[in-house]
Amino acid sequence: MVNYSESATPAAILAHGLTVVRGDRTVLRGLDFAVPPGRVTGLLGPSGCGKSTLMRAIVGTQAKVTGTLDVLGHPAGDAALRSRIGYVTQAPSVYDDLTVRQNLDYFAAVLLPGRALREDRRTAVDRALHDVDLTSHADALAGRLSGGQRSRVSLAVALLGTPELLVLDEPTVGLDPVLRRDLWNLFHRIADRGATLLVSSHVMDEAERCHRLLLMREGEILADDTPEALRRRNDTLTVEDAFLHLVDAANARAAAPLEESQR
Ligand SMILES: Nc1ncnc2c1ncn2[C@@H]1O[C@H](COP(=O)(O)OP(=O)(O)OP(=O)(O)O)[C@@H](O)[C@H]1O
Repeated sequence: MVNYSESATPAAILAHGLTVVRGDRTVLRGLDFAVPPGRVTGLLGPSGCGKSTLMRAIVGTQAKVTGTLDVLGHPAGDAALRSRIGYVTQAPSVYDDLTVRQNLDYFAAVLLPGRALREDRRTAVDRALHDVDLTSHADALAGRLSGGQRSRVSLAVALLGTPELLVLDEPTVGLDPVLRRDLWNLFHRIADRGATLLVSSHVMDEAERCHRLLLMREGEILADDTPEALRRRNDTLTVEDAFLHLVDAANARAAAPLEESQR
């Protein structure tokens, strides 16, 4: 596993023995991984494997986190990180009774308060609208938008402060293929500007669009690698097949001691 902390470029996110307990369940079990800066890293795995929990730990909103978790050089949750991270949850957080632009103006006023920053706010709002391709819907009420458009408003809100790290929880869920492709192109443009993106999905074909992947299953990281390396190492044509191969191998390892004890 690559430890970016030991290379010239420090990791944007670095975890050692990261464990999270929710209720009476250990949901993440001693994870070790590194997320490189300025790249799009996909966090992929089946529903319930712990993707959202891991993202919440990274942005500092998850309780009962143990082990080491450094984000942009600070412990996760550190106050210094607040303005440097953009986080979009699965549920779009927009005000339905405001227009798209009014939503963005509101959040821009929180981020960049004061009369002196009026022009900066206007520039940030226009840029975010353009980024998510909603300029032509700027005056539409958020409550009248489609699901995909609403989630793009949420993404625009997260882009307002030009965050260094964007954490996006299943941003393409429920979108049609054209919108999904457009969003992934946007993620790459944002990474090209130097930001780090961590994007979760349970749709394996999205894996192919990432520079790097964290494949998860049942609270563990099965692989931390590039899509090409995963396909090559598992001798498969797709990342999905590589993932299935890794799951089978993990199941076989888990069953082995059991079979041993039953002999
Ligand atoms: N409040 C809670 N108390 C106890 N267990 C919880 C709680 N919230 C979630 N879990 C459990 O934690 C595990 C991981 O949930 P999480 O939401 O992180 O998964 P996920 O991979 O993001 O799933 P999805 O893709 O469906 O959103 C699940 O098995 C879930 O049942």
